[in-house]
Amino acid sequence: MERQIRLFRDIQKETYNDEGVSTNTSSEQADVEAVVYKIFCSFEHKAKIDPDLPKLNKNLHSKLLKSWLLNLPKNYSCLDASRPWLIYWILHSLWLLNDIPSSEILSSVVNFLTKCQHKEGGYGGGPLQHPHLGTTYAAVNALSIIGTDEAYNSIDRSALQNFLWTLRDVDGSFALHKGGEQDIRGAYCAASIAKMTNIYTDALFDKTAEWIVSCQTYEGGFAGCPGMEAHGGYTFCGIACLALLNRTQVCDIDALLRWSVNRQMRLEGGFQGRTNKLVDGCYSFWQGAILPIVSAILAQDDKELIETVLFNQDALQEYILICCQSPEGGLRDKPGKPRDIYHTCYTLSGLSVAQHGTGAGEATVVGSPRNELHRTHPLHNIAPHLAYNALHYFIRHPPPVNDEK
Ligand SMILES: CC(C)=CCC/C(C)=C/CC/C(C)=C/COP(=O)(O)OP(=O)(O)O
Ligand SMILES: [Zn+2]
Repeated sequence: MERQIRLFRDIQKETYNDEGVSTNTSSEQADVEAVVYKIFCSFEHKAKIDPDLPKLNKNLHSKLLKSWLLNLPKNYSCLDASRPWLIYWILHSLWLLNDIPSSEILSSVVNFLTKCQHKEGGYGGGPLQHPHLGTTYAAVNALSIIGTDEAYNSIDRSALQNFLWTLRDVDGSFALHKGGEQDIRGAYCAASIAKMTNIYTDALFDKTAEWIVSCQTYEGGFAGCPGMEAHGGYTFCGIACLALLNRTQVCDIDALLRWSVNRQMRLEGGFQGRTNKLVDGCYSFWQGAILPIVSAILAQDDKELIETVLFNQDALQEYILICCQSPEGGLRDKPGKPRDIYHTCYTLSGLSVAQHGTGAGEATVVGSPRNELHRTHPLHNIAPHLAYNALHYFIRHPPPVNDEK
């Protein structure tokens, strides 16, 4: 806790702008620091009594996630167009916690996702909804986590490939749905889906890497589309998509590294999404996963870097374990915010990245050794072997040839 206490003092002086005037941004930052600092101090006392702390409340989180899979609280009705996302977030979180539901439940999930599949390819947010790249990415990831023949065979890959073609523009960008917005999430979701289901072709992603690099901003991160602000969510999509396309050399990797390492907060230990914004547990994955990808890219020139973790793994784990766990189960953005399924998934995914680093060395687990989570693939965000199993199944079972493309 030395680190936080020392840095808190430095940061207090910096909550004013260049003229020494407090701004909304600086005072919101100071408020979060004060809350986090207080939590860290009271934690320090508890940790003196119980050396097993900080503890990841695995059983509590698992129990809640399994209940969410069967019955969602009423306030989730606004996510009726995101049901494959909810399924993916729950199944991936459970996998990280080593607590996969029974095969009967998983089979009924496959059944439900099949109802969300559109006859023209891709998955909607629920039965009879229009297909969307986000929900299609979530459905493909969920089915790959389930990993049974039934799950793999439920995907109509010829129609899926047609669906991706309908969303592609001549400049290599992808719209998220027919007539919808074109942004970097579209390119990432399309590449992740196409690679995992083995429907990738060079023609489908012609110019996509060039379009993505046009989203890299003067700060070094990537924006949702050209000319906009760099953000962790979009930066993950940008660099993960370039890595999936094997085209990382087109971007400025040093600028990306500088931008992303500077998004880890000095007092809180978690990541912010963009410059001058607040820490949020979900960026533990969106920002945290960028750094092992960057290590792997840099290791192409310098092999030793494959084991080099480019962020403070302990500080991120402390933020997640001490500040993001809701006492009733589930995880959250920051203290004072309610838990939710999205933040449960991405804080746990970030915790896994922080524990396993580049995946090449030993795990570094803060607190009890029982806090260790399963590994996640930094490009697809499902377990590495589940991504591998899906891809190899689809290599062994190619879709019927699509003569039109
Ligand atoms: C694969 C896929 C679909 C990825 C999604 C990536 C992702 C999380 C994008 C974030 C988009 C965004 C601009 C959030 C800003 O929210 P805000 O202004 O509320 O938050 P902030 O203050 O932390 O920036
Ligand atoms: Zn968040």
